[in-house]
Amino acid sequence: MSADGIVGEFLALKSETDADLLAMQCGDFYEFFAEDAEFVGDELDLKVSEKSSHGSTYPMAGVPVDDLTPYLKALVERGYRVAVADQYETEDGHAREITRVVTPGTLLETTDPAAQFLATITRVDGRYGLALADVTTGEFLVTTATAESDVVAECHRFDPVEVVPGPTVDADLLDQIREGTDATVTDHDDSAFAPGRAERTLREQFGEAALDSVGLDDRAGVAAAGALLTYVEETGVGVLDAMTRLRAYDTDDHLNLDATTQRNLELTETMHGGSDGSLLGTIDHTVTSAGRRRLREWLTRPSRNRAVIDRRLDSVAAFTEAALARDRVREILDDAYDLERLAARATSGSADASDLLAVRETLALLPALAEAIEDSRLADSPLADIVADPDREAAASLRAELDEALAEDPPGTVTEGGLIRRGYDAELDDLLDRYESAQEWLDNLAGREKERTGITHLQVDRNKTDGYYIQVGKSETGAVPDDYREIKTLKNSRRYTTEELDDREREVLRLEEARGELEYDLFTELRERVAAHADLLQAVGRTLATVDALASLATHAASQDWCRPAVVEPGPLVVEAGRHPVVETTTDFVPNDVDLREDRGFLLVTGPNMSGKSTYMRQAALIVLLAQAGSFVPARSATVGVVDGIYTRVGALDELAGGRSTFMVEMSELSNILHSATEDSLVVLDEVGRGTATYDGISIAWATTEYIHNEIGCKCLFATHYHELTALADHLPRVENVHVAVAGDGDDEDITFLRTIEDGPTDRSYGVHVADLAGVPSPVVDRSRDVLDRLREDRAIEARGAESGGETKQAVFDLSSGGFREGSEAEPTESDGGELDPATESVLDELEGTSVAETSPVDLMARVREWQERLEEGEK
Ligand SMILES: Nc1ncnc2c1ncn2[C@@H]1O[C@H](COP(=O)(O)OP(=O)(O)OP(=O)(O)O)[C@@H](O)[C@H]1O
Repeated sequence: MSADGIVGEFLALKSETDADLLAMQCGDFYEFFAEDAEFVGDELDLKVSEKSSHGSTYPMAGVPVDDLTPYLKALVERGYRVAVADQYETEDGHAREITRVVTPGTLLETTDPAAQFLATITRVDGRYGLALADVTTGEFLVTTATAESDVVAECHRFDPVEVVPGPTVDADLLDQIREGTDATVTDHDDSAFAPGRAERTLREQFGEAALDSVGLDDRAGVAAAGALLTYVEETGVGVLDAMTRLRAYDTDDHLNLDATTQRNLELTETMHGGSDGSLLGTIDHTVTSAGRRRLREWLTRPSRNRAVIDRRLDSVAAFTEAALARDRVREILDDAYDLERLAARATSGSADASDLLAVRETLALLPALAEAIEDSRLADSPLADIVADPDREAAASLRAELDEALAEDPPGTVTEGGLIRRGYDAELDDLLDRYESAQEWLDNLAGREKERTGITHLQVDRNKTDGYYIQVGKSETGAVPDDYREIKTLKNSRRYTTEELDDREREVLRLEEARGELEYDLFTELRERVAAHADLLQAVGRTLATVDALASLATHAASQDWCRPAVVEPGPLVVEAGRHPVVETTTDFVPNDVDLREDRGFLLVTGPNMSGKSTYMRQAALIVLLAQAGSFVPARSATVGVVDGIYTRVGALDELAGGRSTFMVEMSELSNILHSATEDSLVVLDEVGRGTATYDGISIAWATTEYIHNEIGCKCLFATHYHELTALADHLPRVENVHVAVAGDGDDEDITFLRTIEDGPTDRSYGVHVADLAGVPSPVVDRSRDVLDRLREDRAIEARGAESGGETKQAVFDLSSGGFREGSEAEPTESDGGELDPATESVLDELEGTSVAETSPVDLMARVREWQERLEEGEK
């Protein structure tokens, strides 16, 4: 079915774009037609009506022109790309064309203060190029990598809202990126990724010198960055001028944190979603949204560079020691607006007068901030350099210009005048003078006319239909002079005009129009001048954000009594009286030491359920992460050797995403860690192997320990319920046992969680005790104890450890005696009656695999009964 008329035009425009939806301006409305109308009707709860067009009817849904933004935002934030066709006047009527495509990565109107990254990825000569830009602030980064996993990790770290892949990027990589982000994937013109074209685009944007100085000789990086610029340009968002600098970075600059680890450590969100209770939510005391973005960036991308870390720590230290100056600084920053975002709005032409006022007010804070820092105890800290970074003179002169130009209380629209101060432009002043004298004449007209005519009920007013008029009460209309011409009769009065009044009215209207136009022009010029200073605004914005983030770190450190870590490279992790940064704020926390050094780099953490193993390990990881972010840490003292990555596998998270079983997820995360971790990493494993049958689980945990110890050689914390593993400490030189202490033996007495970490393995698991605590009926608990005792007979496991000579030594661990037998045959021991019969073995497997907490007492009893029967059968 072909459509003519307005719907035909809509469909024709729609076929020009690959956007998901089209909003087409029709006079005072933006309309969606046909399928798009039905779609937005459902998504946005818009009323869908019928539009007849050339004999057919079509669904239609519309929003008023001034209300488009929130609807666009809602659609784009749900991941759709929306083309906008604007209507413009032509000689013979009007025409429409698509002026921009709003996509998740180019949505300037976002109200979410978090960074909003658009990413392009490509592959050239076997290397990946990744470019990332936040159009709302003009931030633009580019990096290259050889390994696919690095690209995925970077994408997860920046969490882009939109990813534009080049033609050489395969679907598998995109699937991996999608798994850790909510990014919309957009196809774009392949030719934009061609290295030659991309290089030209980059040169045009940043100039020859800038390009050389970032050293982008890697064609993959050039291709990704150039394609990103082309894409931003083609969407028509108009922010290219806000992209004032290209920062090339190396993935090695930052600590590796995969998406799983970011989630496990609850850096910005808790496992249940929401930022309350996350690390960021807990330690954030920033007073500006740009400061919060900066803090978030530091926590999700901690540094690996000691100089960078020490510089931040020096600033935080200075702030903790100068509470008064810190308060003063935070008070000043409290009035700051988001300059980086304002710069992008100025560049795209969407900034209004209040935005420019916000620029002016924020620029005005810079001298006050500099003074608060330079005239206090902060003067000798790196803060003085940070505040000296932006060009203060340029900032002052831009501010002075805005001061001179902008009216104090400008209206919300930019077309009606009232934006510009007197004294800024002679022509405008002249217009205003004439306008005011005309206005004065009008203001005094009523008085003059009363005097001239003797009429008492006479007033001069103005409305839309009648323009200016003189209104006279009915009783006195007889007294109106001859030069009054009647224009309207009302119930109690009549309205008149005079020739002179008409002249004056025309003059006022002409002046008003001229003023609106002139002010709009002046305002646009001013906005363009502000846009031309985008790099200055960004520099000031960065300074304010950085100072805010540093002051926030100091505020938290001071209030929670955190200490400055000694950051060493490379080195041990030694923490005295450490705490978990989040848990300590809600609980009476028992501090613990962490000691991971050369000869004890691998700690096996045992202890009853609920005793605090996970908390202990996360606290160690978070202390390292905070230190490398440049923060003080929750401890009495801490020495933190810089690590290149933190990798975690935490058992508690039941993730059934993607239809994979919990165990499959667990194993693929383990696989990822074992592939990625290096000697300089920190690995945290919580109950690896738990998701499968006991023997499989022990075997995997055992082999993992050996591999990490012998092959990777990194720092590792491994919590396990498999007591069998604790014997490995005797055999693998760097493995040490620690346990969370409890009081009471758990068999007959109640146990008390002491929450302290002590050297050595725990002697039992207390799982049965927890079952007891959870209210499992006593016959089941008692019988479990009996069964557990019988479980102490078992097979042997062979331990492998690399001796210093490189020769592999083998030993055999005998679970029934709890010790090793040295030897090379690694035969299972025959002690205590030899191997278990299959019936016993299967009962044991099931018993270990039974979750007491998740099985009802009735089922538990039934299972125990069945096990007893099978054991009796087996004995026959
Ligand atoms: N040092 C501590 N001081 C005070 N409370 C703590 C401490 N460590 C942990 N806790 C609290 O103890 C509870 C259990 O901690 P956690 O989850 O770390 O135990 P777990 O040994 O890993 O348990 P499971 O083996 O069942 O997974 C948590 O509610 C935590 O807040």
